[in-house]
Amino acid sequence: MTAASTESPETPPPPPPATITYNGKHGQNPLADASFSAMCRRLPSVLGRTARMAWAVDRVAALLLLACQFLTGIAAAVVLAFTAQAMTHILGNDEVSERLHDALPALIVVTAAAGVGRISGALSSYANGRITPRLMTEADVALVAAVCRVESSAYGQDGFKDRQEAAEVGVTRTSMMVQDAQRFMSALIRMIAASSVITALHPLMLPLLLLAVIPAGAGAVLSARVDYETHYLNVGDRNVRALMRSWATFSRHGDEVRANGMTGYLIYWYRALSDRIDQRTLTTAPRLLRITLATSALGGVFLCGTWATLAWLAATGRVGLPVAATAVIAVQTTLAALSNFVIYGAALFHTSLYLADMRAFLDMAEELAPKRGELMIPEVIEEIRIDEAVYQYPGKDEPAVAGVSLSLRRGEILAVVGENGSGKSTLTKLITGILLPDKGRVLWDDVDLAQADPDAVWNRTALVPQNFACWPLRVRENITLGQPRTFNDDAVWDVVDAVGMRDTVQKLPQQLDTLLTREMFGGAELSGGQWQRLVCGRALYRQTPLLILDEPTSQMDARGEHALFLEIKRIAAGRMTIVVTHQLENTRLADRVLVMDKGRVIEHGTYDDLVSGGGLFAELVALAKDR
Ligand SMILES: Nc1ncnc2c1ncn2[C@@H]1O[C@H](COP(=O)(O)OP(=O)(O)OP(=O)(O)O)[C@@H](O)[C@H]1O
Repeated sequence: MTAASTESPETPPPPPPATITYNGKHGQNPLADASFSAMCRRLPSVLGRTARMAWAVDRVAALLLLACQFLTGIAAAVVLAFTAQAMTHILGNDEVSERLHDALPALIVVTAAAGVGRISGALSSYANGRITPRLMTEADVALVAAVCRVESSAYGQDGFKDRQEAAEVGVTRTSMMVQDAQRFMSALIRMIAASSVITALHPLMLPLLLLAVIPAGAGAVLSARVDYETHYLNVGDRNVRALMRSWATFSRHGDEVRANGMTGYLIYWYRALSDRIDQRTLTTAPRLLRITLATSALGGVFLCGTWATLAWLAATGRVGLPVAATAVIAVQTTLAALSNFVIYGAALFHTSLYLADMRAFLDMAEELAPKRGELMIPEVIEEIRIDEAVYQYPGKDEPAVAGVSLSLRRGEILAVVGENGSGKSTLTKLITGILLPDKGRVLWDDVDLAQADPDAVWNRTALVPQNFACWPLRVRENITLGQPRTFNDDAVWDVVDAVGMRDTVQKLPQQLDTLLTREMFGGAELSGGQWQRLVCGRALYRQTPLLILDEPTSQMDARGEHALFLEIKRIAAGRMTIVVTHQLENTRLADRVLVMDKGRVIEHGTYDDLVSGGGLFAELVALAKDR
């Protein structure tokens, strides 16, 4: 260890964060087997999905959008066709006033059609504005719900968090989806309209124009591919960076960061990770430049060919002057429509890559959602039995719970003790069905949790976990979260009293209405022990048949601890209570004590039996007294 004072300027910089190379089941690069043509084939399905999603959120706006697209296209065709007609009159051989007079009806139609085009464009934007926010909300809520609903074990699966990070980008990209699709469709309709006009002028013109824009389209698709490849390479690092960012800047960890001198290293670390992400992004710049230059040059050559052909057709009398003049306008219009068609086609493809990630994650989350069965759990549970339960976390060599059997009856208080990592918390997760055992069974009144509806199980469970959440909500919701029962606050105040928090809550600026977060204006903050009392209050408020408290008093003062255990004892008759604790004296209140070691139950009995038994429990009690 190097003391801070002994550091010299020569001290080498700390190592940068480890590179995360991920090759798990869900780590396949979706571009690896996506050919250019496969990418183009994808567009109709993206358009279809966009239309379905838009239809689902706002039918009126979706219909309006569709109608406007057609109107815009028809207006473009009318403008072009009547411009050709007007040109024929304007460039005729009569008197100027007569030529203008003859051209007037066509010019009026052109003006009216242009007006219709503009109005439908504005209405399209309005419809898009109605659809997009809701589409984003739908995608966002679907993602949050999917993550909240997966089996708890899914969080530990290879690449779950990385895929989630990729899906988050998909949610953001939803904002572009309707706009891209709308522009693409509008360009497509304009293109069809303009191409039919230009083909009518001379059949050679359209193929030439197509040649002029195809390189730009290919360039846009290739660039999208390169951009997505880079995005994909950066997923792991971005995920870690986002996690570190929220931890490093979260006010609750601020004291730890400062007082442990972490600031410098965290900033260095954050920058190193950002530099690595930038580095990958920057290496793509020359590739993108090469693609753009090559495709622009090719497009330019073809465009010159188009103009040269038009000049040749006019010069050799193959097309008349009025037709040639119209052709100039038609070429410009078609060119713009074609360019938009390929550019927005590529943009849509680009967006679709991210949306595919979102879709893939939602499918993955669906696969990982509980599929246990629909057996119901009785309102009153008499017994919970565990038969030879084994559970091993993914990627671990040893099971965390290695064959535990036990039974717990209504009215009993069970204390679970053991050294760090002995499997106590994992056992509580098995008892509550948060995890299902790899082997063995957990039965609630003879209902196997593997076949029970998980919501029915969790409606009957209250858990104070070791690492609890301090929700940025009001005091009231921090207690009632998950189970708002009444419209008055009596039951809330009852549990506030039960955990000895009345004084504290009454001194808060808005009592139960006080927002418990320092980050927001008007919010208040509680101390660690006060938070723990509140979290215990949350569990007591639920009044469930099973109450599990995992290290519930680790931050509490003696008075809080005493009040809580009195309350546990008072309400014990109507439920089963499990207390996981390192405060061995607290196990006196339990009917039985379970001692765990390396995932197994090695001792089991009353406090007095175990103390006099001379085993691990007795040793731990002696060590605690010897401090
Ligand atoms: N989410 C997880 N993923 C992988 N391994 C885990 C996970 N949670 C716990 N473990 C491992 O399982 C074993 C048992 O952990 P558990 O949290 O059940 O122990 P514990 O007895 O509650 O410990 P403590 O007294 O420190 O709270 C440990 O080896 C731990 O590293």
